[in-house]
Amino acid sequence: MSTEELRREQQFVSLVHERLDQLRDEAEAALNATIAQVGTGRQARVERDIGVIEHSASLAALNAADTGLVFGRIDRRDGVTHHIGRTGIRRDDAERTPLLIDWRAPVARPFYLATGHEPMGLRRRRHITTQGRTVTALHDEIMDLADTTRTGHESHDADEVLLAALGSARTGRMGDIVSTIQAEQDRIIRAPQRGVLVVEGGPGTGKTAVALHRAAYLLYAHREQLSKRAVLIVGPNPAFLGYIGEVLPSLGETGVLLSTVAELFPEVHATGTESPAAAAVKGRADMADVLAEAVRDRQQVPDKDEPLVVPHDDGDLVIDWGMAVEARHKARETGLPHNLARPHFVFRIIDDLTTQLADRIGADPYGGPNFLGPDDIAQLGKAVAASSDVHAAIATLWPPLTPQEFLADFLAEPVHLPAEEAALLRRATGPWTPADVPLLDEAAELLGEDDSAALARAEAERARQIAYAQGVLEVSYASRTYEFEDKDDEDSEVLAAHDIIDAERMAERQEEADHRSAAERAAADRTWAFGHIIVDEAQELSQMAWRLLMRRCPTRSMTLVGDPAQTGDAAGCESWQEILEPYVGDRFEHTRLGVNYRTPAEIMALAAEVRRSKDPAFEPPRSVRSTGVEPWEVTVDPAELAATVAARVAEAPREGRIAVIAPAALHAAIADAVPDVSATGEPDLTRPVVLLDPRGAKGLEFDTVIVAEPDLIRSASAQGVNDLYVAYTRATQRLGVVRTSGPRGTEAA
Ligand SMILES: Nc1ncnc2c1ncn2[C@@H]1O[C@H](COP(=O)(O)OP(=O)(O)OP(=O)(O)O)[C@@H](O)[C@H]1O
Repeated sequence: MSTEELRREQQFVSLVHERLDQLRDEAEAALNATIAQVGTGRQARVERDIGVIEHSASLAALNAADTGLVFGRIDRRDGVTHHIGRTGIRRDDAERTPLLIDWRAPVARPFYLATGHEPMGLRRRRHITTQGRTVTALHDEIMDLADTTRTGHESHDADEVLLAALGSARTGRMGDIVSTIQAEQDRIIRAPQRGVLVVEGGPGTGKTAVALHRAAYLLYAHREQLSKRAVLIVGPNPAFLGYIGEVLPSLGETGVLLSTVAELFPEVHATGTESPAAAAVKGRADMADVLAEAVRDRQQVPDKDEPLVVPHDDGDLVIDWGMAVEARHKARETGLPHNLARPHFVFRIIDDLTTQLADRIGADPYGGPNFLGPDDIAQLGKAVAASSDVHAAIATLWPPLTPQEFLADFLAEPVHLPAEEAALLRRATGPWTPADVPLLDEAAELLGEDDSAALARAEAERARQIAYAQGVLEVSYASRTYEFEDKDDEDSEVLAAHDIIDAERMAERQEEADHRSAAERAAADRTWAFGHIIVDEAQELSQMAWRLLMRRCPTRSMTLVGDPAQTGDAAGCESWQEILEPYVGDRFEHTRLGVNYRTPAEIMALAAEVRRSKDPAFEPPRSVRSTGVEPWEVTVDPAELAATVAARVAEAPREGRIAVIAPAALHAAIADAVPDVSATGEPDLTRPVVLLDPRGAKGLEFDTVIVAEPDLIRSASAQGVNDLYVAYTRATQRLGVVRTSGPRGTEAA
């Protein structure tokens, strides 16, 4: 191996790190200087806040780039050489010459796409492996067969670097793949931003990795637009979001909100659970019509023969059927949601009641015109409008409703559903469930928010702040520096708060203390429109969940990744066409990933058999590696199940992570037998051994996986085969199966 070549590369890597350190120092200094700025005008403050956000983001990006900063080099036929890294770095010269090319820049593309057949102008491609700031290995690929120069670092196996990455022990947190993105993945990562892109692929084909790198790429290529609107990444459960959560920060990206659908209704925590059958009913698209009908039910009229009588100082008022029907018709005619149409109903009824009152009070007993003039009638109207009895009566007909109130009422007595489905949903109390969240969102749309009360509250709060600020100013004025008193201090040059800022301005200043990023603001706003939405495990989402997500992305700039063969949720969709048709017709791109980077061929063969029991023609993705280690399987007495699992866990190699995947009903027994494993709460994936049920294992991976009672998993639900397929395909190295029935196990681990 040529040490000279290594030495030269080391020199370069050290140079880039020095420059990174310098840029970091500069960014830190700029940040501190911006924080210290004491401008007074509104403009100055806004500029300062923007400056702080920008400098903090660039500092975070520079800090994140430190590990594995330089990982590639391309030598072009025209003699130009580029180093590729996690971020772009320029020299400190007048031209600011590029020193390191960001992996997302167009210039870097041949590093990922060039092949011997299609060299894209390259002579050589080099992978640079580093540990900290030290170069430990170089792998060169010759792209131009006519080139006879040799460095001594030529790879015998073109996939050596990839295979090394795939074979490494797992940490419980997903890592980025910037240095080894494969050509089929690169094409998806850099696909145009517009429209809906569907990425389908079997287990381990890198769908999640690609989705996250696509987010980083889009933020790089469309920073201006996306940093304002933020990118939303939707995952199946919080443990999964924790698992992938460090990939984007490691790429220096912060403008992203990671969330499950269940977390997308601000201030609602969906901690409840329910049967898959109930969740499936709640997820069906026709729930939108059911809820719409239920909202119309809340717009009542009195019975024809039983008008509403409202006591009033000037005599009882009567809201009869005809009056209410007419008012309801007018209010509905506006096409507005329930709460926004409500004032139309209210005004109409108040008008009618005023007329009723005026007709009665001002009636000429001899049949002449009404005695009352317009002013008198206006007075009567005011009194009617101010009557709490009138409002209470109107509220029984057309109540103002919050989504929470409405849905709680609906679930207490589900209407417009067949009896057996209503029985599944009926629930008097209890916390919200994840399947309730899309229903709350639907309800919020149907109800609308009459924000006049909220605006009034905001105005009152502002008045309170102004009064408070005025108080502060008065104190500041009262405590003028008395040493100047004898010098007629009204003209003194000492400035105090009251001289430079009035109370209203001071109140504004408090409001502006909102330094939240776009992602944070998006999280708190149900009506936020994201710049791009990425959905992982997209096959799991119900049709109602899709309605929620589509509302969050009016531009339909979306990337959906998933695998219908892994669908576990009874409400999940099995066809992309079915999911997307209502929103974009057939105008979406559909691409596939066909190589499994996670699961070795030996394990994949067993997993494929599971799927074939449902679909004999099933073809799994091709595994990129085989390890020579066959999966093992043992059959034991039910009484020995937990102890056997514990023994197999104890025997498994300690490097990396181990998962026991078992039906939830067995968790308590297994947790008792396996040391350091918890059966309750959110699983901590960074622990050496984790206990999960198949759904909880979705999207995750472990060096060793032990599946307990596969037959129970398979028979647990209509999606049981898919769940077992998911469980088997979580392993990166070793798979073991412990069962209490079925084929007698043969091999020990
Ligand atoms: N180009 C690559 N270089 C290195 N590692 C890769 C590459 N592509 C994928 N991987 C690794 O393969 C594993 C599987 O990737 P990922 O989790 O993205 O697959 P997936 O398609 O989402 O799987 P599943 O559908 O089973 O959840 C991860 O460890 C990922 O880092």
